[in-house]
This record gives sequence, C-alpha cells and structure tokens, in this order.
Amino acid sequence: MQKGNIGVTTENIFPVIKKFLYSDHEIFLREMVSNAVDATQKIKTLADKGIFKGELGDLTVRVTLDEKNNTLTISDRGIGMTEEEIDKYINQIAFSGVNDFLNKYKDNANAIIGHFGLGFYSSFMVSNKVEIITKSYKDGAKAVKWSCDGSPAYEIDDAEKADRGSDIILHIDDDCKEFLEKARIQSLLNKYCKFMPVPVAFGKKTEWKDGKQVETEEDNIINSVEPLWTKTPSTLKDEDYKKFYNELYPMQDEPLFWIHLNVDYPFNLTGILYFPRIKSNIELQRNKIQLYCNQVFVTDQVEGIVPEFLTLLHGVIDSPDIPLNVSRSYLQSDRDVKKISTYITKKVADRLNSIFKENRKDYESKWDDLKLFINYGMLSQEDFYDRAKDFALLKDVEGKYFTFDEYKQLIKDNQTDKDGQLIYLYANNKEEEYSYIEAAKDKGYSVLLLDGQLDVPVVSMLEQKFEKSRFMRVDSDIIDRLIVKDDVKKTELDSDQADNLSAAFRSQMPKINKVEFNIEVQALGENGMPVMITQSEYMRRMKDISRFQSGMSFYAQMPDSYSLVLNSDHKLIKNILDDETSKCSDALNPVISEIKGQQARLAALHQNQSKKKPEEITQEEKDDLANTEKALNEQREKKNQIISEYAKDNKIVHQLIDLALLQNGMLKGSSLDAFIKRSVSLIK
Ligand SMILES: Nc1ncnc2c1ncn2[C@@H]1O[C@H](COP(=O)(O)OP(=O)(O)OP(=O)(O)O)[C@@H](O)[C@H]1O
Repeated sequence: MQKGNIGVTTENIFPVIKKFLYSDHEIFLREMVSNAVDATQKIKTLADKGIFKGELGDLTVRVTLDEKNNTLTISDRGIGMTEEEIDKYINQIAFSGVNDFLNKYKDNANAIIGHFGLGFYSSFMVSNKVEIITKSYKDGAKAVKWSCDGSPAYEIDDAEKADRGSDIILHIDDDCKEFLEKARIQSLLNKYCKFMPVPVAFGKKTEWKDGKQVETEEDNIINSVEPLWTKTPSTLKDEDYKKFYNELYPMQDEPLFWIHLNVDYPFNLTGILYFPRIKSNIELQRNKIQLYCNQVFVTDQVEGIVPEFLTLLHGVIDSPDIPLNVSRSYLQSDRDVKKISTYITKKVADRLNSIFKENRKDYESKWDDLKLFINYGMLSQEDFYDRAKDFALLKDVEGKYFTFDEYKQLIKDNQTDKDGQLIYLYANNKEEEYSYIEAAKDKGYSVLLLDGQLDVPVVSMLEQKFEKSRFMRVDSDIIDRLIVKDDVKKTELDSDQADNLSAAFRSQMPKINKVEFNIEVQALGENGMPVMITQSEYMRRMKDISRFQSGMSFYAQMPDSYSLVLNSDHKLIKNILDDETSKCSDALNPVISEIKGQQARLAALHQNQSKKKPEEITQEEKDDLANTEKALNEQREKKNQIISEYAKDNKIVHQLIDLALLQNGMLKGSSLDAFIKRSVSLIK
C-alpha cells in the first residue's frame, strides 16, 4: 500500500469546494459520467487506430445506487488507469485544476457557468469518501484502488478487478442524501446526460406484470447516443425534426420551422434552432435553448452566446468552442463568442430569407407567428435589420402582405403629402377603429394593421429607417389632415360663432376619469361626420412608449387628451348654431359686448404697464388690472352658463357627443344608459 499527499496548498480544500458551489452540487454527476464517457471514447479511438487489439465488448456506462451502503457508483469499460496515471491525472493534474479554480473564482463563484474544469473533484461536493477501482487496457496492467476521504491525503492499493475500465465509488455525505434517491438521479441523468455519445444505463427497465411493476433483464438506457443535431441535414426529413422537437418539449405545439446549424470553421458548432408557435397569452420563455458541449448538457442560460432576440427560440446548440468555465460578463466580450453570435444571426436570417423566397405563401401563412421574433431582432440588432428588411412583412387591414419595398411602391403615389412626406396609415385594432379605416379607404388610401406586441417601437424604428416617411394612426386626425395634400379648407364661421358652438358641446361633455377633451371646429364637408374624436399621434405614441420604458412615467401619468372635432359644414351642426343663436342672442348679446369691452380695457392696461419698469407700476394700477381680469372672467362664466343652460336641453348635442364617444368605445356606465334611453325616446 502506498500513501501520499496531494500537491495542494490549502490544508483542506473540499469544504471550500462545497461552499463555493453550493447551489450546483448536482453537476458532480455530469462530471463523473462524462469522464466515463471520455474514457470509453478513448478506448474506441485506440481500437480504431489498431493500438488496442482486444475485444471492445459492452461499452455501456453504468450508474448504480446502493442505498444500503450509501454509495453511488459510475462504472465504465473505457481505457482505465495505471497506478502512474492515477498519480499523474488524479493526484496532480486534477488537483491543480481545483487549485486554479479556487484562485480564479475566490471572490466570484456565482459568475461561473458550467463549472467545467472542476472535473473529478466535484465528486467531493457530495461525498465524504471517493474510491477509484480501475484497470488499464494496457497489456499486463494491474488493477489499483485509490481512495481519499477529502483531506489532501490519499491511499493507493492493489485491487481485484476482472474487467478493463473504472468504477468510481462515491460515499454520499449525510447532508447530500438526495443523491441516493432513484428519482433524483434519474432526473439528473435526464437533464445532463440525455444525449451523451455512449450508452448510459441506470438500473433495469421495468414492466407491469400481474398488476405490479417488475424489473426486466434489459438495461434502462437513459440517453440517445446520436441526437439529431449530430446527423447530416440532408439525410433528415421534416418528420425527424418534428419528432426531435417533441422529444425536447413534449407538451409544445409543432414548431413553425427549424434551422440546422452546422459549422466547423472558424469554430465548431452544431445544433438545431426551432421557431416555436407562440400563443400570445402565454409568457415567452427565454430558457428554452439548451447548450451542450460535445453532447454533454451545460446550461439553458444562453444569453451572450445566442443573440438576445433568438433566446426566444427553442432547440439545442452544441459547441466545444464556447468557453464554459468563465463568467457571463467575460463571455459577452469574448471575441470567439461574438463570432458565434454573429454566425447564428446570419444563419437565421439566411434561412428565413430562403423560406421567404422559395415559398412565399407558406411564409406569409406563418408570418403572424414569426413576426414577433423578426421585429424583436430588427429592433435589437442593426445587422439583423439589414438582412431582415428584405423579408420582413407589413400586413394591411385586408390581410394582404407586403415587403417594405412593395408597400412603398403601393402607396407612394396616393399617400405622399404636399411636403413630400410619405404617410403610412395604420390601425391597431380593426374593429375599434373601423369608421376611421373606412374614411381612409374612401380616399383610396391603404391602411396597415399593426396589432403586434412590438408594433409601437417598430413604428418608431421604421420612421427612422425609411426616408421622408411618417406613420399615422387612422384616428389621429381627420382624414384630410392625416395626409395634407392641398391647404385644408377653413371653416366659414367667425370666431364668436365657433366659440359659442364649442361652448355648447364643452358644457355637455361627460366627465371621464383621466381623459381630457379639446373642442375644435373644422370644415369637414357636408358628407363628413358631424362630430368625431381624434387623438394626436404624438401624444398617443408617447403614452404607448411610456408603457414599455421606465423613466417615462411623466407621460404615463398625464391624462389622455383627445380632440372632439365639430364639422361646421354638417347640417346638424349648422342647425345647432342657428338654434343657439336664435334662442340665446337676447341673453348673450349684452354679455358678449360686455366681454368685448373688458377685453379692450384689459389690452389697454397691459400695453400701458408694459412700457413701465415693474417698480414704477403703482398698486392702484395693479389692482385695476386684476379687477378687469376678474370682471372679464365673470362675464365669460356668465356666457358659458347661458350656453350651458341652452345646451343642457338640446338632445341633438347630447346625441352627437354620445355617438362620437360610442364610436371610440368611450361611452360607458351611466352615460351609455342615458344615451340608450334618449335614443329610445327620440325614436318614439
Ligand atoms: N473514468 C475514468 N477513466 C479513465 N480516466 C479517468 C476517468 N476519470 C478521470 N480520468 C482521468 O483523470 C483526468 C482528470 O479528470 P477531470 O475530470 O478532473 O478533468 P478532465 O476530464 O480532464 O477535464 P474536465 O475538467 O473537462 O472534466 C482525466 O483527464 C482522465 O485522464
């Protein structure tokens, strides 16, 4: 028997390992099984090269639980180790790995992904003693047993072992008993080893016999050794990809399509990315792409490696070239990783482009599901926009699809305003904005349907990308002002008339929480609607954006402000004005002339005081100004009261306001009730 001390500076490093990697204890199993797989692959290579001439035999790696003795054993029939090799690979090399690791990550253990490189010694995270019983493939090799209880002291002894290969026996610690549970080990093997390239058996398969579950003779193989991504794309059918998707995500709908990644220069990377069908009501999940390193599962956190917008995709990526034992922030600045990310972006764009070109119909039918990914990509990555601009689509309210260029050609002649700006009209909701869409169509305009989750920022982006172009929602103004071609026709009313008309409607507007109305009088033609509601594109957009971005709460808190536009060309509006004039002029005329007098007086006072320095203005003069202002306001108040009194009983005013509100889905509660009752009485 030989005893020795492992070349470690720290007196006892295992408690440190344990503490550092507390949350990730489970990765020990991945490390043990992948070592066994590596040893197996090595013997296969040696056999291929003719260096090993014996029988390969059954190469299955076996994971065995012994609940009685509290051990978990990982056995392989790989190359095994001689005593010298144990000394070299386990006592020296593996330990130096641990030392490096500890030095590097003393302060920052959480930032590590994968924890590769910790290798063999991760077994001490869960064990109080580890034994290796191994026999090298080499002719005449003797079996040896190495054991270590977690101090830097180890023992090496002769051992009995018939077969070539290694058994790694972990004596599981009392506080890690979970790793003696069958279900826990099964689920870990499933997570980390599902696609390892050598068969891994965990116990025997079971079957139902006479109402009982009994073990069969057959190994319970937990992995598939040749996962789909390792195969040549040309040999695979759609069905294969769908089946594999189903294996990865059993409860998901069929994917839209997939991209088989396969590159070996300047880095090695294979994988399959799937575009999932998204149900808009379900939260998008970002941790669906699984990262593998030579078929060993590493993580499902792929930010930094996969471009942000593609983290919404599903699938697997396998690359031995992604540095796995480094921190995330390092990963994001790593040049090779950047290259990988760029490659994936390009590959995804190429694939989308070819589907678009080869089968536009099919592509269009998938667009509504695809749109989120592509929009997200264009918003977040300049280089993706440059590629996607040729196959991103716009959809109009009729359900027709256009590329950016096609759409521009379509609207260029009819929707350019007098300043040469191209106006893209859009609706967010076909039902709610129906009459505005119709008004636009009457003019021969095309209206886009932008009802996606990202359309608000997309509109802003496209305005920046497209030259001399603006996006306007159909209800953001009256149609003639959405696309101004000639000078807009002015109302024939004088300012007093317009004022009195506005006052009648203003006085009867219902109070709606956090909503403000500004009343305008416009000439919209005899056939236009008598009253309509618009909301400025700018205000609405600012409010929409504030919902996406923090730090914009100023806009979010502002009330929604709308315009109620009165059409002075419409007969009903003219009638109201005539009626108001005939019924109120006796009461109004003296008030109006009083107002004019006060206004003139106020103007004179202001002019007089503006010539003086502030300190030269006497108290008397200040009082005079204040009193005049007060008197003017009182008269205005009086005027409004007279008009309000008149309008209160005017059913047409109420009916028109309510119809406009109704058209915008803003008529609710008691106002809606009053409207219905009034309508019924009007029919009578
Ligand atoms: N089951 C085994 N059979 C044969 N050799 C083994 C076995 N397990 C470990 N070894 C040897 O011990 C060495 C150290 O293993 P360890 O897991 O610490 O690091 P590694 O596998 O080289 O790298 P990694 O850090 O990526 O796991 C291996 O390189 C290998 O030579």
